[in-house]
Amino acid sequence: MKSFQLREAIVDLLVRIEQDSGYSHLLIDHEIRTRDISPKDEALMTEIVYGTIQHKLTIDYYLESFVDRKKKLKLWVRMLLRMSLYQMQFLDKVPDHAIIHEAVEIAKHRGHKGIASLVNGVLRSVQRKGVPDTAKIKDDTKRLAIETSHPEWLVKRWKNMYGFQLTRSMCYANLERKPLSVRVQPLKISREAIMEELAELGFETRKSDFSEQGVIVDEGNILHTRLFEEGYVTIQDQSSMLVTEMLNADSGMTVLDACSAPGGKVTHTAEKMRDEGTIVAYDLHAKKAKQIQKKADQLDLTIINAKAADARELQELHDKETFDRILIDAPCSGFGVIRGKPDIKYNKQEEDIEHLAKIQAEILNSVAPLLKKDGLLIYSTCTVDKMENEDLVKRFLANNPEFQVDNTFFEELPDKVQTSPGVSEIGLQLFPHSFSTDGFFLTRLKRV
Ligand SMILES: C[S@@+](CC[C@H](N)C(=O)[O-])C[C@H]1O[C@@H](n2cnc3c(N)ncnc32)[C@H](O)[C@@H]1O
Repeated sequence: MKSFQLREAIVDLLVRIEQDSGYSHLLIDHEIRTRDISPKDEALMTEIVYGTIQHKLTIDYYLESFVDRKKKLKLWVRMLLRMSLYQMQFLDKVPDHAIIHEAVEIAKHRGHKGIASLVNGVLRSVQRKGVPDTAKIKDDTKRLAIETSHPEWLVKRWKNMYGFQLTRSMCYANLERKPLSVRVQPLKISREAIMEELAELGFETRKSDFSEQGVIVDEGNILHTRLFEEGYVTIQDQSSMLVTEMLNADSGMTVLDACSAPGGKVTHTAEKMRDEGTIVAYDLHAKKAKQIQKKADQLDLTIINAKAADARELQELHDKETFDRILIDAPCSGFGVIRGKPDIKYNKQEEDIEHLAKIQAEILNSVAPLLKKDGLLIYSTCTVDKMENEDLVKRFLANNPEFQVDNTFFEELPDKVQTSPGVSEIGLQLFPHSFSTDGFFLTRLKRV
C-alpha cells in the first residue's frame, strides 16, 4: 500500500473510532484483517492510530493555539490534523516536511483547495513556532491531565484516592507500551518448551512471576506463529493469570465463573483443574457465551459449560452453597487497561462508575450465597477505582459477616507484590506502573 493510501486509511479509521467510541481495538483489528496490509504497514498503522488516540487531549491542546476557535472543523479534517501532529511531535520516523506534504495531498483529495490550505497553514505554523509549553500550566492536576492526555476529572479522582505522585506515575505508565504476555496451555506443552521454540523463532521471552504458566514476550508479534494458531499459548495479561492462580481450583471441584466472557480466566481455571471437575461459566450475552465455548474448544478443554444468564439471577438456577470456588470478574470501568484500549479514558464519566459499582454490588450479593462453607470466592476488576474495588468489598463484608478476606491470600502473592503500595487488608490493587501488568484489583473471600 502506498504511504498516501495508508495515511488516508488511518484518517478514515480514526473517524470511525471517534464516532463509534469504546471499540478502538476491535476496529483496528477489523481494518487489518479486511485490508491487504503488509506486516510493516500493519505495525505503522497500529502505531499511528493507537498513538493518536493515546495522546488525543495533548494534541488537541496543541491544536487550540493554531486553529481559530470559531472555525468548526469537519471530523475528518480534525483527525487528519491530529494524526499529522502526532507524527510530528511523538514519532521520528518521517521528517516534518514529508508529513505536511502528505497531509495537504490527503486534504486536496478528500476535500478542496480551501481545506488543503488550512491544513498546510496549521501544520506549517506548528513546524515554525513549535507547540505550546505545557510547563506553563500552573495547576498540577490540569498540567498532568493535558501532558498525559487524561480527562481532568479522572486525574482529580485518582489524586483524591491515591495521592498525586502515584497518580502521576500511573498516568505516564498509561502512555507506554505494555509487553505482551501469554499463557501456556500446560496440558499440551511445558513453559520451557514454549520458550525454547520462541527463542528459535527469534523472540525474546521471560518467565512471568505471576503465574507458572506465564511467558512475557518483549519483542515481536507471535500471533502468526503455530504456537498461537494451534492453541499452545493464548494471550493473557499477567494480572489476569494471577486471578486464577489465587482461585486455587483443583481437579474434581465444582466451580462457578459468573461473568466469564471472553473466557481467559475460565479456560485457565480448567487448565489448573487438569480438565477434571465441573465449571459452569455464565455471561450476560448469548453471543459472548458462545465465544467462551469456542475458546475452550481451541484449547482442547472439555469441562467448561458456558451459558448465557444474568449473574444477578443465578440463585434461580443454582442452590445455595453449591460451589467450591466462585470467580466474579465483574464488568467495570476498565481504567486498568487504558494502555491497550486508550479510548476508555475518554468515554467514561463519573456517573458510569457509580452505575457500575451498583451492578457489581448486586452481582456479588446474589452470587456469594452460592459458595460452599470453607469455599473461596475471588472478586476482581480490571480497573483502578476504590468505589468499584475496596469500598465495595468493605461494604459487602460489613453486611455479610459469614465472609472474610482469606488472609492466606497475601502470603500467596508473588514476593515482589507483597510489599507493593496496592496491598491493603481488603485485597490487592495492581497499578499499571508497578509491575508492567494491567491495572487490576483482586481479593479472595472465604465463607467461614
Ligand atoms: C471483565 S469481563 C470478564 C472477563 C473474563 N472473566 C475473562 O477472563 O475473559 C466482564 C464480563 O461480564 C459480562 N457481564 C456484564 N454484566 C453481566 C451480568 N449482569 N451478568 C453476567 N455477566 C455480565 C460482560 O459481558 C463481560 O463479558
